Amino acid sequence: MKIYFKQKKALFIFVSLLIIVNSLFSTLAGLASANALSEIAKKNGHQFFIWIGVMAGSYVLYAVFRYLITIFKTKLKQEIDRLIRKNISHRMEKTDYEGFHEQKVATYTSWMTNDINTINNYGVDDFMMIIQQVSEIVFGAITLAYFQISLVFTVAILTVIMTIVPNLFSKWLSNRSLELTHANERLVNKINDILEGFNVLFLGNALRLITKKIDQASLDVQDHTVDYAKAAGLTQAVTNGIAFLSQVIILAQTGFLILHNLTPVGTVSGAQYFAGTIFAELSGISFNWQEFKTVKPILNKFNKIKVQSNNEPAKNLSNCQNNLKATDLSFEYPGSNKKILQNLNINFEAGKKYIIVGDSAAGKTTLFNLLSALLRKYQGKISLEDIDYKSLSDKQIHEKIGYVQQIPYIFDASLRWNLTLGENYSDEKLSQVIKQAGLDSLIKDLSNGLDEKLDVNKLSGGQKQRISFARELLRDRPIYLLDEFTSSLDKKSSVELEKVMMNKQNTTSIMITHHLHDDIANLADEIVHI
Ligand SMILES: Nc1ncnc2c1ncn2[C@@H]1O[C@H](COP(=O)(O)OP(=O)(O)OP(=O)(O)O)[C@@H](O)[C@H]1O
Repeated sequence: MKIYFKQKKALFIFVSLLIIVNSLFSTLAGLASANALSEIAKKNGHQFFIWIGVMAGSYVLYAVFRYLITIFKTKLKQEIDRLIRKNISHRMEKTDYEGFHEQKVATYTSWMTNDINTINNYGVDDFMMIIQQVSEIVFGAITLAYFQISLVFTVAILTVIMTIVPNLFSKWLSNRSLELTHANERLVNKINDILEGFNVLFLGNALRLITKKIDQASLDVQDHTVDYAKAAGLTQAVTNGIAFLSQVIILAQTGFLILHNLTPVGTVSGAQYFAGTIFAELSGISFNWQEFKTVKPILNKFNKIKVQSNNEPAKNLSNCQNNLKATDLSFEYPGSNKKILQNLNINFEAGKKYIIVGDSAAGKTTLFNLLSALLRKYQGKISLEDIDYKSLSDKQIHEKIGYVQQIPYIFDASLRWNLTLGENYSDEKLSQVIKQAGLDSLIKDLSNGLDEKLDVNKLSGGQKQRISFARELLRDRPIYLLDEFTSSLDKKSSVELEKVMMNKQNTTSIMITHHLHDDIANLADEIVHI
């Protein structure tokens, strides 16, 4: 948490100061109450009402500061939330395909929602509570010293006991908290998975599985929440028990001092109030500190996203001829010993057109994932004009290779954004690509044309494929990998789109298809069987 507090230093210090001043007012109110009692015992009405006035004033200011604390603490929490989400997103920006896919998307969602909530509660709220508790303890101890110095010694001894005991529960509490965050991840994953499959369940008359599966996952979270509550409850009970016993000890000591005329009667009220405050806050601190420590493993979890080093790529690609070559290429997925590709040698010459055919599950998409540098751990060599992929960055390769994937993804945004991804392209270029991808009729149906937000659920499979194709075409890459990119279109439309790529000048087109039409086969330089 330290780095986040540091990054929001000014706001953090401001909130801390508000809290400290606020504790000062609450201490002043307690002191005024004890003094008022002493004055009334002496039948000194004038002084009594002065202290009552001080007490009332302190409480009013206390209320005003509480209000300010609520506002600025919320602001601090939101700023820290943003920082944590930014930190996670930056790590995602710097990871690679395999690094990103080590976690499920729902896990990332859980990190950025559930876990941030936990960090808010245990990281920020608990820490601010600790500041309040420490200042109330310090002010309380000073006031006790003002009544009778010997009380402070007793408080000091009891404080040591109270700080040592709860540490015994620390590790247990941290583990329970981490397990709970994992259960939350599982819940989000399960909810996502089952709801994404709504159509399948609906058609299969199996909608009851929604309740069943979500309830099972809820039960998992419930069990872990109860486990956490057991650990937290025991920690709290032990610290509270010690705190109450300590108050009794202080009260007994005060009674002894009054009986021996070593302190005025008002000390009873003061000692009771401040001993109560000190030990309640001490037990609060011990518990909040244990909870605060549980945040570290949660924050560490986010470092699981592997960040790639920012090394400059070893080679420059600017004058490269764009011949794409795989030499002795073998690949198996991690954790599986089944070779998907074995000693594959293939050469895609710049500007030529290739069709790739092969049985289902033969490894065609896997080959494309290797050629597009999504998968980086393989045996053999992939090269662009003899420059090994290993000396090229992902970015360099993606500038050369456009990849229209088998399953198109459409963002919940306008058609323009879905095509440009926020980059600048001329209207002329956009119109050209829209025409080539056959998107004109879709645009006619959109009242705001290109800038209308798309309703992704209402797009047909073919429309999605056209958008995904246009997005890549816009980027004008010298090499295109096209993975069954027209599979949802009718024959006439498929041939039209495929012809765009087969006739594209100065472009290498490599197309996987299960439905090879004669018109297209005739335009290909080579048909490759995988
Ligand atoms: N992420 C993965 N982890 C493990 N195995 C995978 C993964 N992706 C694919 N496979 C396996 O690799 C093999 C080849 O899959 P791939 O998608 O490359 O085949 P394909 O030729 O493109 O098939 P299709 O024509 O049906 O699309 C399959 O047996 C598949 O189960």
